[in-house]
Order: sequence, then C-alpha cells, then structure tokens
Amino acid sequence: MYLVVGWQSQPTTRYIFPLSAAGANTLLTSKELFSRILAMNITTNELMAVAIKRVDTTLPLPGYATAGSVGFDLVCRETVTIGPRELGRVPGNVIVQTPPGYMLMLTMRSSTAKRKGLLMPNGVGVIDQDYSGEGDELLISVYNFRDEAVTVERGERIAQGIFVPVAQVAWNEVAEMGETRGGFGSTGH
Ligand SMILES: O=c1ccn([C@H]2C[C@H](O)[C@@H](COP(=O)(O)OP(=O)(O)OP(=O)(O)O)O2)c(=O)[nH]1
Repeated sequence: MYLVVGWQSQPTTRYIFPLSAAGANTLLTSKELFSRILAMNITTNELMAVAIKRVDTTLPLPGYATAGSVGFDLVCRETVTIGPRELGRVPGNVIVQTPPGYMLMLTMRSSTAKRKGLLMPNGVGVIDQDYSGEGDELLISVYNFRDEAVTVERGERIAQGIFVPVAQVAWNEVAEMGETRGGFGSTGH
C-alpha cells in the first residue's frame, strides 16, 4: 500500500511512501510526512557526484555559469578550423562517467550559431553511459553553415552538457494498439 503525495502547483511532483513500512492503515501527519521527505534528502541544491577526467588538466573543469544553469559549458581543448559548409569535431576535453538512470545530452550554447556560424549536425549529442573509457573524450560535432571558414579557439565554450533522466525498456509486443489521436497539427493551430 502506498501513499502518494503531490502538490497542485507542481502536478508532476510525486512522493511515494510505502505505508507498510509505517504499519498498515497508518496515516501520516503532515509533520511526519515532511520529516520523511527531509530524511529522503530531497533538496533542490543537493548535487550528484559524477566522475570526470580532464584530457588537458591545464584547462578548467566545465562549469555551470549561474546557480540556476542546468547545462555546464564544455571547454574546447584544441583550436579547430572548420571550412565553409563543412563538418568538424571539436574535442570537449573531458571524459564523463554518466550515472545509471541518466544520459548526458550535448547541445550548442544558444549564442554559438550567431557568434560562430556553427550548428550541431546531429541535433543533440547523446552521450551513452558506457562512453566513459580512457579514449572517450566528449566530442562536439559542428557544421559550419557560413561561406567562410570559422575557428574555434582552445578554451572557447561553444556547447553545453545536460544530465537527463532516461530509461531503457523491455518491449511488451502486442498485436493491436488503441485509438489513434492524430498528430502533425491534427488538433488545430
Ligand atoms: O555529439 C556527440 C555524439 C556522440 N558522442 C559519443 C558519445 C556516444 O556515446 C558515442 C556514440 O554516439 P551515437 O550512438 O549517437 O553514435 P553512432 O553513430 O550510433 O555511433 P556508435 O556506433 O559508436 O554508437 O559517441 C560524442 O562524443 N558527441
């Protein structure tokens, strides 16, 4: 038996407490609930420890620019020139052990397209949990959409990494699915 507690202002937030641990048919007072939440160490500023290795230790670790930043800015390890309308790869200087339950997503910083004329040709970079061996430096894929060459300097920050909760699933194959809901604008403007 479980008790699910949610807040209306944040409908996606759910804390689930097995009541059996407290005894069947036991209702918790709000004070007891809050002490359990605190005991679960759910805080907004608790940081997860993640193993990281720098390839070039003379460059700084990637960092969060502000207290509220969700992406950490990668620091480019080498100066790389990308020809007009060409693809390139810029080494991000770090190897990261992404924790179980997460993926590491790489995206461009929003300023990069205008400042450098570079896009990420793969849309977002998906960094697997097992891309964490000695040779597995994060690489930033880039596409130079301008008609002149562009140079990314060593130490420059063009991309960011974001840890995102993910799941692998076990397929449950079925013969039929339910009603379609449409898509691609089927609900109107
Ligand atoms: O922007 C990126 C995208 C990927 N990778 C690394 C980490 C990732 O775990 C690995 C493989 O990426 P992905 O699976 O997207 O590429 P693939 O083309 O399927 O290659 P592979 O066959 O090696 O999986 O390459 C990067 O460093 N930067």
